[in-house]
Amino acid sequence: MTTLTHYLQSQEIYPAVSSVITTVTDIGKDIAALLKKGALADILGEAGNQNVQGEEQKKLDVLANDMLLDALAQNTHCAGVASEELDHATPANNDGELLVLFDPLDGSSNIDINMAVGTIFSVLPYERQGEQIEDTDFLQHGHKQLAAGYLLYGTSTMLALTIDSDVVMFSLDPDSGDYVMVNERVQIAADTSEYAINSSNYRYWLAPMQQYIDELIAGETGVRGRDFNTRWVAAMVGDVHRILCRGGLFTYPFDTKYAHKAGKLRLMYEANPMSLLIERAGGGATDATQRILDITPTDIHQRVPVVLGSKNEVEYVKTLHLQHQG
Ligand SMILES: O=P(O)(O)OC[C@H]1O[C@](O)(COP(=O)(O)O)[C@@H](O)[C@@H]1O
Ligand SMILES: [Mg+2]
Ligand SMILES: [Mg+2]
Repeated sequence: MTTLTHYLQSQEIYPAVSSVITTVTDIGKDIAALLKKGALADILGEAGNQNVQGEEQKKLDVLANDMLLDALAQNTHCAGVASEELDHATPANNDGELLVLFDPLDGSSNIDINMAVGTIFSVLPYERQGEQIEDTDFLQHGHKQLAAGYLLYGTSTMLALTIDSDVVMFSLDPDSGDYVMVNERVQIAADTSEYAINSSNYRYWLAPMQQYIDELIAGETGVRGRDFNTRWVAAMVGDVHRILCRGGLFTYPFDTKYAHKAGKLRLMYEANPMSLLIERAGGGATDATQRILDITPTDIHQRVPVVLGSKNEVEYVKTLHLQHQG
């Protein structure tokens, strides 16, 4: 049996990275415990305020954010944090050598209905050690991430993590309180017949995305010549977890529903960490024309279209978009 602690000790990794991962995953245990109590823990419903992106915050969005923030402020390796729920980057320890970015509670609309939610995190190097961080310090390419992962609070609590090359998966043992390794090398098959998209936005998508989904729905009667199946968890963590377990394609594509949004998901603390996990497991991750991990960020809260999962399917979506551009 390999626990997360054993795994982190056995890896030739920078001890600081191991330390911040331990802090985040320890808080994951506390969030999982709150979710287990559910309605009995006063964690459901609205917090009564909006985040910087104009979204209503749920009580648990705020709570999970504060728990992670407080814990990382105590970790001397953490120079600062950026979160979906914080307008700007927040300093932690001036001498820290790492930046931690997180979506404290992913899939907020699932909280009140007792469905799967998660926490997504990303670790970046900090180049100006000793000086106070600014938002711009976080604007690094996704391929610079030193580690990335998520916690899925589902029927059991699971952790997917990538530090150097492989993606590893752990399950939280409720008896011992340890994360126990359940998959030492997660791999995604290149082909799939399963896809995830919120189809209610169909009329707002670009023509190539409409064409792609039309082809999947036509199934064996259309150009794809076989049937496809839809799944939608409404929490990216849940959809990505399914893809790491059995392949598939997940997309939150570009849409014209809101003029100021390039897509719904956030580059720095949703798309980048998930793209690193997916690529390291042999899959692909694109904004429909370019690799997500190579996008130059301009804002810690910037949004990006996301297409990720089984490699051949992701490539096909990209080809349709590039053909359309001419
Ligand atoms: O409400 P929709 O359109 O189904 O969107 C669901 C998507 O929004 C998200 O919930 C956004 O994340 P947050 O809950 O952290 O804002 C994704 O996890 C999920 O894929
Ligand atoms: Mg999210
Ligand atoms: Mg969130």
